[in-house]
Amino acid sequence: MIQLFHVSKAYGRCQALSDINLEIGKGEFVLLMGGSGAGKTTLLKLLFGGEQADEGQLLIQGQNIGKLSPREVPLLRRRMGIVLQDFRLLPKRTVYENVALPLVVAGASGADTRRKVSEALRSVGVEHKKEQLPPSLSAGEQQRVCIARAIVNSPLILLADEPTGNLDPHLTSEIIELFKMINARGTTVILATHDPQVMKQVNRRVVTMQHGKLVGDQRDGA
Ligand SMILES: Nc1ncnc2c1ncn2[C@@H]1O[C@H](COP(=O)(O)OP(=O)(O)OP(=O)(O)O)[C@@H](O)[C@H]1O
Repeated sequence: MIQLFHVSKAYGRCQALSDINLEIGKGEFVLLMGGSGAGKTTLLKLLFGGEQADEGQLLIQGQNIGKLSPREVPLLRRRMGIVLQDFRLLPKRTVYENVALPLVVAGASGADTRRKVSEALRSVGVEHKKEQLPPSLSAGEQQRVCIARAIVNSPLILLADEPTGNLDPHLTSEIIELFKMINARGTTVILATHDPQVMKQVNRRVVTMQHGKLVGDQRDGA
C-alpha cells in the first residue's frame, strides 16, 4: 500500500528526513513515534503531497507520488483522510458543511453528500451537532468532526498528526477508540504522536523516529 525507499528531505541545512525505508501494508495501524523535531510531520507531509522528497521514492498503491504535478495532488488526497492536532475547521460553516466539503470538492451529488455526511457524523457520535458552528463545540467534539471530515470520502489511508495533542487523557482515549474502529473497517491508519498513552492504548506496530532517521520498527505493540 505504502512504500518508501531511501527517502530524504531537507529544509535548508536542516535534514528533516534521512534515508527512510518503510513499507506499510493495507489495513495496518502504524504509530509513528518520536520526540519533537524527529521528522514525523515531514513524513506525513510527503505522504499527502504537502512537500516533495529531495531523494528516494514514495509509492502509494504502486504509484510514484514523489513526482506528482500540482494538478495530480488533489487526486492523491482524495484517497486519503487527514486529521491534525489543531482541528482547522471552518469556524463560520456548520459542522455539516465542514464535513461535506471534501465531497462537494470532489463533485458528489446532493443525495450522496447528505447520506455520506450523516453516516460519517453518526459513526463518530456527533450527528446531533450538525447544525452548530465549530467554535461552539468542545475540543473533543471538534476533533470528532475532523475525523468525520477525514473519513467521509471512505479513504484508503487515514493520516493523523498528533490528533490528541489538545485533549485530556479521557478524551484522548475516546478519540483513539475511534481510530481503532475506523481501522477495523479496513482503512490503513498512520498516526504520529509522542504520547506514550496513545502507544499503550493502540498496541500495534510502532515505527520510531529520531533526528530524521527511522530507529525502530516494532510489530504488534510494545
Ligand atoms: N518548513 C520548515 N522549514 C524549516 N525547517 C523545518 C520546516 N518544517 C520542519 N522543519 C524542521 O525539520 C525537522 C523535523 O520537523 P517535523 O515537524 O517533521 O518533526 P516532528 O517529529 O513532527 O516534530 P513535532 O512533534 O515537534 O511536530 C525539525 O528540525 C524542524 O525544525
